[in-house]
Amino acid sequence: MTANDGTTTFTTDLATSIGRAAQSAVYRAGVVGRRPAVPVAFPDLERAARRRLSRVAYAYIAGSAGLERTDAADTAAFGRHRIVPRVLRDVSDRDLSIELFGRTLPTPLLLAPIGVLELARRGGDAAAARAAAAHGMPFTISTQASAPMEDVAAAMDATRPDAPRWFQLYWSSSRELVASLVARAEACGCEAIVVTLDTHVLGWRPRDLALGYLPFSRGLGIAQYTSDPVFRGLVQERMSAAGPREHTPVTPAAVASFASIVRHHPGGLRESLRSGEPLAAVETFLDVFADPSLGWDDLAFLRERTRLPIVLKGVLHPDDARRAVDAGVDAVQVSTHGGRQIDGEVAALDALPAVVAAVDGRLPVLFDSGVRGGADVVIALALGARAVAIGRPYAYALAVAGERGVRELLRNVVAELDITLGLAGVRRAADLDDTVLTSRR
Ligand SMILES: Cc1cc2nc3c(=O)[nH]c(=O)nc-3n(C[C@H](O)[C@H](O)[C@H](O)COP(=O)(O)O)c2cc1C
Repeated sequence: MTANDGTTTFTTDLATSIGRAAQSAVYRAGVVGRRPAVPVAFPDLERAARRRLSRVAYAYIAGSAGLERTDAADTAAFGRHRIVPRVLRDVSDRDLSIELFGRTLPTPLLLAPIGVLELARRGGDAAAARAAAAHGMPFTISTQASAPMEDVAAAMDATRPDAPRWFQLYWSSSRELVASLVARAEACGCEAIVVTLDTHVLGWRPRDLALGYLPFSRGLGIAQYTSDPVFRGLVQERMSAAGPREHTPVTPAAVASFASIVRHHPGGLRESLRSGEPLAAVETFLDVFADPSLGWDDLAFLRERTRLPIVLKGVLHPDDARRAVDAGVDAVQVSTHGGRQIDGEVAALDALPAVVAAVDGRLPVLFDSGVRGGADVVIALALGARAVAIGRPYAYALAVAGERGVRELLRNVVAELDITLGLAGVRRAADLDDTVLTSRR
């Protein structure tokens, strides 16, 4: 299938030839002088995005915790596994599809939840979601998205009615809010709830700290909250209980922040200014964002409220993976959150084999952190991941070329995956195992 702008997208039946189709589309366009919309190699993509992004936006997206050793380790870990190809194995008819939660997906790729995508581009959530939908890849809507989940879901439906979407949950300190977000996710067609466990407090992120910049405190990335009836009730309660406001110095930066908060708040400008609600919403969000007291027993609360598959994101220890099986969840996602939470953490890929061994086939293991191209996907699948989530690369593609950029980026990852799989002598992505790798510590 060729989209209006010439980007090849695909469905299950066409996935077999995506690698060659993508190559010929690019080379054919090159003959008449057209270059790809987004740089193909990740370092070039990151550089191009940096040129497009504001200083604070680039810091927020590219930044990680501390000295950023985990981020570096996440990507370096792939270099310790090498593919050893097999020859003469008839790989003409390739199959990239996988089974997950009772659905056949055309490829083993997911889009990781990324908050505040408006930093990459205005309307970024819907644009990235539409790109995922065009490829039939599950898009994970973040709790910190810049648009209400219903709007993102509608954008996907307009692209492809049954486009798979998941909802990522930050477990708020308000149980009622958790229940409300999950009910809304079900109502707008989400097919899984991804509970992120590694972020009950934000990691120590020097790039953002140096700029004194947290998007949420400027009213960005809190649209799931301000569109939620339970959250709005909490804001009203806060406003009626409020004593005299703390004095904030009136500096140009304070005025700009206030304007940003008001602009991002739903409803009319005049009413927002009169009510003082936008500021109260930001303060309420900062209060209820997460619950550091959460324990294994709390998962029952979620299980009682949804029939959707529950994915625990941020599981790195094999004992936690075993607990997840006992807790009756449906998948774990091995992830360092892109190194944004703990500096000096184990690389996600290094943690993957032990988690896979611990669950011992009882749950699918999903993976993200450090995936930069199709060969990385092959390595993660070979180490036992059922599916692999793309993170920063799609945020950068969004910054460089919007929806088209994300569509092209995803196509490139799949094309490289398909070609690498074939050249390795493996016909089905689902058949990959560690016999295709030679690994060194
Ligand atoms: C800018 C940014 C925002 C993110 N926001 C969220 C989020 O809202 N929820 C979440 O579970 N993970 C979030 N993540 C983590 C991603 O889901 C994923 O784990 C990470 O991007 C993987 O690392 P990589 O992008 O370096 O491959 C975010 C990551 C980035 C870079």
